[in-house]
Amino acid sequence: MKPFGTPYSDRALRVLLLGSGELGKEVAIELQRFAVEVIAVDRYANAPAMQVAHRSHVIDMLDGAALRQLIEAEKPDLVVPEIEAIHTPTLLELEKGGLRVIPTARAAWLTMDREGIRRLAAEELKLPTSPYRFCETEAEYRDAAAQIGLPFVIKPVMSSSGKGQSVVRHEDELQAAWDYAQSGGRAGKGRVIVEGFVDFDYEITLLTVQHKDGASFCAPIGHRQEDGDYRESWQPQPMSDAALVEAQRQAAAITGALGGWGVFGVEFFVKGHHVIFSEVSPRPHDTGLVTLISQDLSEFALHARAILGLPIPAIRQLGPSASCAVLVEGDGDAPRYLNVAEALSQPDTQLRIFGKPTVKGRRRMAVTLARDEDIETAKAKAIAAANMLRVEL
Ligand SMILES: Nc1ncnc2c1ncn2[C@@H]1O[C@H](COP(=O)(O)OP(=O)(O)OP(=O)(O)O)[C@@H](O)[C@H]1O
Ligand SMILES: NCC(=O)N[C@@H]1O[C@H](COP(=O)([O-])[O-])[C@@H](O)[C@H]1O
Ligand SMILES: [Mg+2]
Repeated sequence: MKPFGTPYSDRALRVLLLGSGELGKEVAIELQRFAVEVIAVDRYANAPAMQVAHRSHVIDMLDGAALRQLIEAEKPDLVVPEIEAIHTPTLLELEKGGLRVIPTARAAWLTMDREGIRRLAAEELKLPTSPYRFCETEAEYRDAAAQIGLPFVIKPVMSSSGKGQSVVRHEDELQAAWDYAQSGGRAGKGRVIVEGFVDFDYEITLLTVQHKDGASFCAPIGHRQEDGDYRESWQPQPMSDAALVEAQRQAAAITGALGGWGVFGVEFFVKGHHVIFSEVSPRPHDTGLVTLISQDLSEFALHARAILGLPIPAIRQLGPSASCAVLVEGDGDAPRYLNVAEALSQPDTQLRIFGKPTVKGRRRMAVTLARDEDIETAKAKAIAAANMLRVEL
């Protein structure tokens, strides 16, 4: 890789971020610390990472021609996908011509669509997963529902943060779940996955860093999800040695198969000692926001180090920690944040306000972070801080 350089010059080391949300904002900050020139891209103006980048562009990242034109104009040294909704076939083509995509264009392409990653994990690598079927039409869906049986989970193949996702527990919920999956996906109507409902004791994200010297694991992160979106996460999640070793084995297998360097968020369901693979993000994970307070190097700092080819000799976990998502509901622009001082009145408590310009429906706008002597206390503190915050639309 080119040496580190100076932004705004011919010698800049240049990173193009595809997606500029809260996760990208923290990655951009970490890259800025190495004087990397950061170019932030998203579908809307003034996205969080754009606010801390050297410059930004607003394009439809699902438009292959627009994406190619931008990459050819900016000539970045690295392209760093931050969301799934990108025209990944264009990244595959550009990578053949020498472009470096993090972790690899194939990883971005496979994880853009639930089908790609599920087939790789379950059918090629033989990792244990929930039973699943992919369907295109309502008739296929009804057939899959009968095969898999109740309860099951339906998700658009292209969606994240639980959009378009439902748990179907009764026959009379079948239709509404199909309709929601057809309207809630990222790329409109189309294919869905029907997954058997996994009755788990707890679920984790195992942040796995692939870097120049091999793979490193963060302590497991536990989380609670509602409507397919994360509400609280904590680290470390207590688990048996056997389950942790098995999760690490599966995480090494899937991230190794995807290839390249960077942080991966590998999601598992755990029941007793059984570890069931759920999905993987080839980038920092929302539940990993907790590492902003729980580790010396957050998942964002680790991503920056790994993609820049820097060493990661150790990752220090700093003690029981938690994060709580601040979701705002309503319709409005330029929100104001009140009671920030009150939210931060407890020791070892932090807040990140993302600066998203609008809310329409429900949107994650901030996160609270807390550390304490045990997980329950840390979680309670993070939740209390989030509840203290008032967001005025
Ligand atoms: N088969 C399943 N059985 C039980 N619970 C499930 C299943 N699939 C998903 N869930 C629940 O829904 C949550 C979100 O699912 P999943 O991670 O697949 O969605 P997502 O939209 O990709 O979310 P994100 O992009 O935030 O990771 C899971 O963390 C879990 O709590
Ligand atoms: N689960 C994936 C996830 O958390 N992604 C994060 O949310 C942003 C989109 O937020 P928005 O929908 O509010 O624009 C993404 O850009 C990323 O930072
Ligand atoms: Mg997930």
